Amino acid sequence: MGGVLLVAAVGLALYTLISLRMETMEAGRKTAEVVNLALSEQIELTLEAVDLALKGAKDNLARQGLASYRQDPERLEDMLRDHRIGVPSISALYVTDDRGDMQAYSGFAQARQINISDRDYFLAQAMRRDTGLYISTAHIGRISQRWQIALSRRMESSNGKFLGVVVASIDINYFESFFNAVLPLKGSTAILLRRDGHLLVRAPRVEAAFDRDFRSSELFTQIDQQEYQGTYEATSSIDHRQRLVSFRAGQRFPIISTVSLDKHELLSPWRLNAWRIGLAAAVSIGLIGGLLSVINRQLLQMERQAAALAASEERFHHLVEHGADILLVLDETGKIIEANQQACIGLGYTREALLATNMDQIEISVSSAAPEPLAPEGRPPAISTTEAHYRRAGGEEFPVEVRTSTVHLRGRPLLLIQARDISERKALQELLERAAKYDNLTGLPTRPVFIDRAEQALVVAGRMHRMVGILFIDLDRFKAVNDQLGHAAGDTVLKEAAVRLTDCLRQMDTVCRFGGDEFVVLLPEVESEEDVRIVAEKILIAFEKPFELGVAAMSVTASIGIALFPNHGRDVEELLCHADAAMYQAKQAGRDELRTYHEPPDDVPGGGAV
Ligand SMILES: Nc1nc2c(ncn2[C@@H]2O[C@H](COP(=O)(O)OP(=O)(O)OP(=O)(O)O)[C@@H](O)[C@H]2O)c(=O)[nH]1
Repeated sequence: MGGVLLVAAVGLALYTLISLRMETMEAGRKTAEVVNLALSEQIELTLEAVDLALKGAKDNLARQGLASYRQDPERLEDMLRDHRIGVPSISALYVTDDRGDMQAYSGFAQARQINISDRDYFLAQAMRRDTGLYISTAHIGRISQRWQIALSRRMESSNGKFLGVVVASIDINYFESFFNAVLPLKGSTAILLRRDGHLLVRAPRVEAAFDRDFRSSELFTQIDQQEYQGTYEATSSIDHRQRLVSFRAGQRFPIISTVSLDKHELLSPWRLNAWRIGLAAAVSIGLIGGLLSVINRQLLQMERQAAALAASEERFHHLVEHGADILLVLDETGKIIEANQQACIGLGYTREALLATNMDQIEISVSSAAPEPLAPEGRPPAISTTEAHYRRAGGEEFPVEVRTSTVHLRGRPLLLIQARDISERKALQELLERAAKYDNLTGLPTRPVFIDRAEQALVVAGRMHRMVGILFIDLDRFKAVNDQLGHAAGDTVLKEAAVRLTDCLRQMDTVCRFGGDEFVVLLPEVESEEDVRIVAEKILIAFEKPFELGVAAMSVTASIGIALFPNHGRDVEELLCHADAAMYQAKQAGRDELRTYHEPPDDVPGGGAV
């Protein structure tokens, strides 16, 4: 694409340059031809005028006879002057006898001493009767000492005897002045040749070229081919410059005229235009090149961005597809429109089946706040985290932690759900909660459970005007079991103690292990202190039986302190404290005893027991 544009720009510039050059050369050719036409016409008119003057003088001499003028040369000169008048091109008109001696010279008497028998124009007329008008080669006049050409006609007697010549000289300056006036361009030349190839006039003048023979030049090759007129390009043999030459053969005289335009000068405006066009083309090509380079860079950048995007999409797809979480995309109606591999595995569906399923078939409960409705476009996605239960294709339920956010895809609001199976986390959580609530060794509830249940029991009892009994139980000399039979035997005693305590209680009662060998019993809804004491006594009896500890059996009794709501305290902590104090009294009484807390008299610090 870029290459084509560049080639087109270069091609257009070259085509324009070539066309302009051809047009310039054609215009030059026409100019040279028109100028040459005017030039040759003027030359022939000049030669005709000169020939008329020659003929007039010759006729006069034929009528009067040259001999009649011999007596009076001045009259002859006057006659010649008369014929010269009105022909400005003639610089001199003169007559010779048959030996070439000057008989009369228009306007210059001293010229009578001169002999011209050696001149070509004299010899041509003397030698041949049929010469007619003869145009001489260029020569320097013996009187004028200037370059000139001579036109001559023969005089003869009635029987054909040569009597002399009548001659008209034309100063070459005369031709040069009007040649120079019509030359259209600097460096142009105009030439007048004789038909036999001798140079007569050249503007601008090059004297060395006068009388040179041009028969072997390109001009004569062209004349031989085109005969009368034409145009060609050649290098000048005189100044070696390239020229466009228009030539024209005379119609009434044996002459050839040429007008030659200097190609360098002719093409000068074209060269200027060529520079401008070349510069414009270079700028255009530069701009196109620059533009293409910018486009190319942008294309490369886009390619790189597309590759980076594709790589990022691939990574994202991999993460989504092979992530550990279930990913679902829902439309406004809750229909699943996209799902990852983990969603299919975790929910037990094929992808096709999942994409034909609505979310309410999957989600069976939401344990915390439901996600907001789809957020409108332009607002940041509202992300909410909830816990819920999902149902697998086989009907099995499992807990999940769900992160929900809204996304907009081409203006359409969609719900993105990321769900994580938290079955294991839940199981562990339950385990920990249970560990906190239940004693690991005996399986009895722990202190927090006791506090919780006792508070509830106090509330109910307060409302019903009933009593609640609390027994604080501590095994007697339990340390001795550990010391004598080992820690495992101690554990066995503790477990067996838990069983015996439980067996002494109602369904609604609670026995807890507070730690070590301490147990606390909650007796809600009791009618009287007596009911509580009965339970306590029942416990003491239950501990009378020795504990079977493998190789040995060992008797471990218990000491019990009793506190009653509302008599011995209004809250759980106070009641526990008082039950503990009563149990301490039982220990003090020798162990294997029970004591009920009683308010100490005002002057006695601490609590007492009965
Ligand atoms: N085997 C076993 N021993 C425990 C456990 N927790 C506490 N103990 C022991 O139980 C004993 C409790 O002793 P104390 O209540 O201080 O004293 P005691 O020997 O019972 O004497 P009195 O309470 O004064 O009758 C300590 O030696 C503890 O190391 C347990 O889980 N298993």
